[in-house]
Amino acid sequence: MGPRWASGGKRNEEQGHEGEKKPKPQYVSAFRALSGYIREHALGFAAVFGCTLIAILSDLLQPYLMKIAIDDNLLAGVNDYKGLLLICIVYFAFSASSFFFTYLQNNLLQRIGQSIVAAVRKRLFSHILKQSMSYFDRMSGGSLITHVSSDTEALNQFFSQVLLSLFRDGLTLVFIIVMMFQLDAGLATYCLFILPVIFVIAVLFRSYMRETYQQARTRLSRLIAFVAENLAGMNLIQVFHQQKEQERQFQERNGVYFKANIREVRTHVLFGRTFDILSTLCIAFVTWIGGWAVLGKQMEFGVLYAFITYIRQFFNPINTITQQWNTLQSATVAVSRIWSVLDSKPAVNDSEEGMAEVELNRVKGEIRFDDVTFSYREGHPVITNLNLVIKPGELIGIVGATGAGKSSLISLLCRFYDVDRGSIRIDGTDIRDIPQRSLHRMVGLVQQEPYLYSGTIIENITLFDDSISREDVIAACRFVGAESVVERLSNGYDTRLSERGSGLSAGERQLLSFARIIVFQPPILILDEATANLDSYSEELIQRALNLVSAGRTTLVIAHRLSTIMGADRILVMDKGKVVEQGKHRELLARGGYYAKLYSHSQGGGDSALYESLTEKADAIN
Ligand SMILES: Nc1ncnc2c1ncn2[C@@H]1O[C@H](COP(=O)(O)OP(=O)(O)OP(=O)(O)O)[C@@H](O)[C@H]1O
Repeated sequence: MGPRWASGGKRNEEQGHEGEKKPKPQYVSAFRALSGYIREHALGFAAVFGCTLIAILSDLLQPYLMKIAIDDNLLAGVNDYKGLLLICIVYFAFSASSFFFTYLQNNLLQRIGQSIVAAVRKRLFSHILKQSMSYFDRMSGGSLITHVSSDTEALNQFFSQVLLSLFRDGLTLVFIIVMMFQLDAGLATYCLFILPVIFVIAVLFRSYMRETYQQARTRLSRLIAFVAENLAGMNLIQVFHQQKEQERQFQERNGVYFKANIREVRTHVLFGRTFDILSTLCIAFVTWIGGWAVLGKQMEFGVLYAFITYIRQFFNPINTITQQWNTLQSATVAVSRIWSVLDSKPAVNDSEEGMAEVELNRVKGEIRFDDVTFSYREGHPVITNLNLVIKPGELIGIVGATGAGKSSLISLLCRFYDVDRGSIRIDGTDIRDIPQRSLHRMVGLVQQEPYLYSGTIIENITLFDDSISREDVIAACRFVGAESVVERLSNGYDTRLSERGSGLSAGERQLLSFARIIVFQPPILILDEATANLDSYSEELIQRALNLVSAGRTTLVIAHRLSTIMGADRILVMDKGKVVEQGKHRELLARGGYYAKLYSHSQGGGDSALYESLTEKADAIN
């Protein structure tokens, strides 16, 4: 299991993405979190290490070879052509070896990095799928998308850039220093005096580079979040003609991101060039001191040549390692964000003891709410002391003003949330004692906005259950009257729906969901009726389908149009989380209470009930 992170949930999220309060990277925890994956690929990492070592040695021995060619051959006056040729061949062999092993090392490390990232991404996605609805209330979709996409990508950068740089550049630096001391310890000691200067410059730039980097990332997150928000609310933007305003706001964010990017690039360029100047200064210094030594015959020319080559190479690894600091930091923060998600436990769980799966055909469908109280936020109950018994096969209509608690009641029955107090029982068994898998087969849900995948009609109805045949799907569609909807599509049952079935009307999507119900045959059916204004033909189709689908099963319909449930066995009228009236349509009308008001309103008799309810709400808020 991953380490515990100081804080989880939305707060951590906001800090991470909005960036004003940056989360502190916790290097030890991050490395501990990754250590399991690193251990799994220990052999691969060992191979990468080996390749790196060979590549570095192949690189660094080249100047030394030149030194031998100059001092022992060219300037020694030995005219050893064969020896010179041999040196050139070995030089070429070193270059080829460096190329080959660098290529191998890069490929291996990328492969390991990508496979770790793929494993983390898979783990993250399946973990998110297991979370309860309360988790999604807390976490925004945008931040979860960031975790699965860019945070895992940052992890990849950690392996392919940071780790590689630490390996390669760290080792290169050590070897260069060794070679310099091997060539001339005195000159090497002089050169090392430059190290403190390099260190100070690196530290100064590091904090500046970190800041510019963070700013660019934050601005990008905001830009992405803005685009995501706009895409989600595109219909509103178009209806209210907000295009120009949104374009303006986008351009504003885009401009800010552009500037942040330019600042980041400028800092990098400045840092790189500062190192170039230092390198040139150092070379000039070595040429001066070494040149004197060569002129005074205290040093061979080949040694000076090799020394200058090493000095040139000396600055590259330091430059690269310093620049990797940001990547290391963002990868560490990304790891902590990923692990804080992985650490969260679903609020709704199957109980520990092995619960027996329920045989669907033995479920009668009696539902009892016993003294149920529930709140999304502590101290703000939205359902209070609710007692209710629904008989098997009963068709129940649930009505009430907006915010009365109708959907919450249904969410509790589906166990998207657990009750705070009391219990909900199906056929006498507390739903907390029914495995969630069984419960969700027992309770079929047709939502207000039925979810359709980007897949074929067949896949959308069978939900990828191979045991359901194509004939079953066709029969189900025919039964609920969805056949004509499918026939109108270009490829019939094999038509691929676009994202969320956006090419279909709300009524058509509901009809397809009814077909799903027929195919899966849940003993309990919940229908959250579409609020979108359906034309009278679609309304008739849905009504007919509902009558067919509800036959023989306990059915709860959240009705936004009272016409849908006028024929219900019982209508529950909800207000402020309580059932305030119940009975048949005629009985409730005769009572002249809240339902009668709602009905009168729905018949065009004024908005009084709704108005009163909203006014009370407004009073409460004020
Ligand atoms: N996920 C949530 N987190 C916090 N509060 C919520 C959440 N969902 C609903 N609420 C609140 O709970 C109360 C009941 O909401 P609910 O959705 O159950 O009402 P409803 O009767 O279904 O309304 P509508 O007809 O508008 O769908 C409302 O005050 C609502 O603001």
